[in-house]
Amino acid sequence: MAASFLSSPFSHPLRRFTLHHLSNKPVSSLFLCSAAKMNGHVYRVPALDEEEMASVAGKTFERYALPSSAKRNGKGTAILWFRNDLRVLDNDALYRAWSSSDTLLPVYCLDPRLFQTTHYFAFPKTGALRGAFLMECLADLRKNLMRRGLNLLIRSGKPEDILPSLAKDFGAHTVLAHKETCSEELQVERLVDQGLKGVGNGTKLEFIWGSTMYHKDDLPFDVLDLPDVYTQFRKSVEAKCRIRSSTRIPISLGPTPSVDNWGDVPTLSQLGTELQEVTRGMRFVGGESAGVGRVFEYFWKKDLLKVYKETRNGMLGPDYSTKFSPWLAFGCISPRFIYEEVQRYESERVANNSTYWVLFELIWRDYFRFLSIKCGNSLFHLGGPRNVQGEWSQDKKLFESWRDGKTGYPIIDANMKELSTTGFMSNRGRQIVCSFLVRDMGLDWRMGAEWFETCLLDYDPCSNYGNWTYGAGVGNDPREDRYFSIPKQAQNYDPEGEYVAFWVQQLRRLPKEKRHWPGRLMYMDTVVPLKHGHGGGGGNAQTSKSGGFRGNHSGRRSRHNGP
Ligand SMILES: Cc1cc2nc3c(=O)[nH]c(=O)nc-3n(C[C@H](O)[C@H](O)[C@H](O)COP(=O)(O)OP(=O)(O)OC[C@H]3O[C@@H](n4cnc5c(N)ncnc54)[C@H](O)[C@@H]3O)c2cc1C
Repeated sequence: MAASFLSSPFSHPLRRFTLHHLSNKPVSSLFLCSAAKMNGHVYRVPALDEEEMASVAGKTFERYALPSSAKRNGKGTAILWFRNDLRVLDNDALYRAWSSSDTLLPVYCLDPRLFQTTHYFAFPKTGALRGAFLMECLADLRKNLMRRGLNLLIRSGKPEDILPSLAKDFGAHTVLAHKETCSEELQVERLVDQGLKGVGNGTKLEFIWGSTMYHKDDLPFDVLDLPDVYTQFRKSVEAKCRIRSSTRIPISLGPTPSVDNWGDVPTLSQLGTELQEVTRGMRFVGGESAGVGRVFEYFWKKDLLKVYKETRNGMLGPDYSTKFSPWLAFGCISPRFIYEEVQRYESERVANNSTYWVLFELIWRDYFRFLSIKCGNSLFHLGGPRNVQGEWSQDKKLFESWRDGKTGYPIIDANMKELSTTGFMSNRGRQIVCSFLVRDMGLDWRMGAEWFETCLLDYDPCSNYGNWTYGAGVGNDPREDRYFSIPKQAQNYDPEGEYVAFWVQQLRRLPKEKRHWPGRLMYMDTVVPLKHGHGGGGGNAQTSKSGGFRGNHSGRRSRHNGP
């Protein structure tokens, strides 16, 4: 669909920031430690070199391997269709494909639709950084499969064209894949099914559930009756469900059929996207080996799991939170693997609130995944799951100031620059920029959600649109309607202005106390005219005596124990 930018007046004027809302909550000194390490450079995540990463991955594969005596009873050829499950460890579809065949063909289809545009606003569907991350995931997956006697067939094209033709050529009895839940992915599943039926050689299509920590079949209610309140969901699964053990994978998975050309991992230019180097901030390394490496680094090497709950609201540096999300989104690591590593850490080192809190967050991830089944396409609609009616602007200039980090509000601009430079933004940052776009700028929340879809390395439709609907106040739970006061967030989470100065160069020469309030035109070429003529620039906020900033949102529940 073509971009449509309407220029209607704002229904939610940008509100004036006042110091009135600041509080003096101290941040953990740990944020500052990891901030200091960034030092203005590119920080590789994980920071392990290739040799250490390979050694960690090798040891982890051994720990989670099935004994070599494991039996394989199947016959014939099975095709394993890799989707967002680019891993060997704890891969149920891989295990099932191996055990139900005597020859296994792993396939990845580079679907051109991934490189088209987003639904409403025609942004690139996959930004260059996520494209590059995906290519690294494929190269690593191929390497790890080859170690086990397989390979990865990489084909460019639509799965519904490629898989039926391969099924025919190789006489496969089954195509196995992990199940997805959102409409675009479900449509591909339907087309593949039709394609296989069209070939007429009886190839079955089998889907396996494998993206969540709690298995869908173990939920204590039908997924369509999922509670609308996260806490109810969490308490119910914690009380009534068990997390299944991760699936052990044999050390040897061969043989694989002979194939003339396995296909190269394409370059970005072959996909019509230009390479983008990370010039500042975190540079995430794609693939299962790097994902397993990051778990090792965060839990075992740096021993950070025990302080996660104190540091998780940070914004600067690699170590305030786990940074597992890009690997989780591509399925390079599974949440059950993380769960087992948390358990191991709890028995070998310490069990405390922090070790539990990583699981608490992973339950949010599960929740949004299950919610996508319950809510269907309403997750992507303006009114969201509750069909909330409202007036929203699609003002292009205003949106671009947000997207390009040129609003004049340092904490917004720094976060948006981090996103476009690295493909990552902290959870704290995401909540702040989301609230700003929706409530201060009054823009259609889908513009923000689609821009996140373009940029995020960890983009996942369920978590992205689930969180955006909550942030916009149109989510399934009306109580999850929160307003984030920009001055208060700045004071609480970046009191020294280190984060904003890291991303907005012009702020570095300012004294710390001025970094969030630099004054108009301090670092921007232009100032977007806003409805009440605030003209951007936190400088106005310093002098404002108007305490009405929170406007009609003042009675909202503040974020406590939220995602
Ligand atoms: C507007 C908005 C959009 C978001 N879009 C995405 C997205 O597309 N993909 C995505 O994975 N996360 C998304 N999140 C959730 C969250 O911000 C990221 O998962 C988190 O910042 C990733 O960093 P981390 O791995 O260090 O998280 P940690 O704090 O270390 O948490 C551990 C894991 O828990 C899960 N998790 C934590 N918070 C959430 C949450 N609120 N919702 C769902 N899962 C969570 C993630 O898998 C994360 O890797 C979004 C949040 C907001 C507010």
